[in-house]
Amino acid sequence: MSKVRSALTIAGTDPSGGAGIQADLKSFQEREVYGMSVVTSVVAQNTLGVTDIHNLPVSFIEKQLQSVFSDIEPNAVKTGMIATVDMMEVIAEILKKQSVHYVIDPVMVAKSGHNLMEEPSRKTIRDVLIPLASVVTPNVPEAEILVDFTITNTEDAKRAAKVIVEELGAKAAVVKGGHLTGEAIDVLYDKQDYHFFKSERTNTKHTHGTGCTFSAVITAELAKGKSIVEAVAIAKQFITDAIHYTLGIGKGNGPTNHWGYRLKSLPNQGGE
Ligand SMILES: Nc1ncnc2c1ncn2[C@@H]1O[C@H](COP(=O)(O)OP(=O)(O)OP(=O)(O)O)[C@@H](O)[C@H]1O
Ligand SMILES: Cc1ncc(CO)c(N)n1
Repeated sequence: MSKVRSALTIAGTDPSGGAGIQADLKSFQEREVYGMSVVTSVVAQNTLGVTDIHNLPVSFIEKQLQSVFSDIEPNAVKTGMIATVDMMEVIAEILKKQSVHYVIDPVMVAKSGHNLMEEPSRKTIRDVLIPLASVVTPNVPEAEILVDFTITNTEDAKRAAKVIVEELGAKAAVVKGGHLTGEAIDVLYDKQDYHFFKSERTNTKHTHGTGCTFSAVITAELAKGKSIVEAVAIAKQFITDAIHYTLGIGKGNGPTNHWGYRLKSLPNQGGE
């Protein structure tokens, strides 16, 4: 048996490389996990925004999933953009039969404001997918939709993480603080305790795909056998460095630097 650890992402694409499947595979590679991907939607987007979305037929998503699971069983799976209820139901049926870690990044709206999840899917992700999850990683607007109250500070984020675990049925939830002000504080609740992951907030517009990268690193670390708390701590350090060592590319909200953590001892590589 091979000792190689593998992770699968089930998500939409970003041809400009900063978010979605592309960001996930880069993150898996940096964390030395063999990366695999099932495409749900092909998205025409870049650092300026989304221009169009092409949803793949559900039967074709199912075929891709069968291709992976019948050959290389991943050690951990993450889902990102899943646009429709039908897609979610097919993915849930397949993941129910697996006993691997499952990380949900409940992608709803891109940073540019474009809807990546159809409205009725919000109920399905809550009722059908979240109960299967090891970790759910909503940003503040996504957590607000999942728990149905407003989040303006870390106390609210704590309450939301607890609801996602105790009422919606995930094993753990991290509510990310990217959309709040002050230090960037992410709150993890894992049924037993709260854990807080803090970093300075970098003053930058280049945060395209931060959520995808963060959840992909959690998935990679779970695939390697790390605990949820350890995996989130590594992901927080990884994304902090990826934001700090900005690449400064793209005409809009640029991507993060997936090899930023390797540059820790070097000066900022960034553009503007
Ligand atoms: N300006 C910043 N400085 C430092 N850390 C940040 C900053 N913005 C976001 N983060 C961190 O990045 C991670 C992702 O959080 P964020 O809330 O931005 O995700 P997101 O909105 O889902 O991202 P996206 O939709 O672009 O994929 C979290 O760990 C958060 O604390
Ligand atoms: C495909 C995809 N997934 C997630 C996001 C959120 O960053 C995005 N912009 N595109």
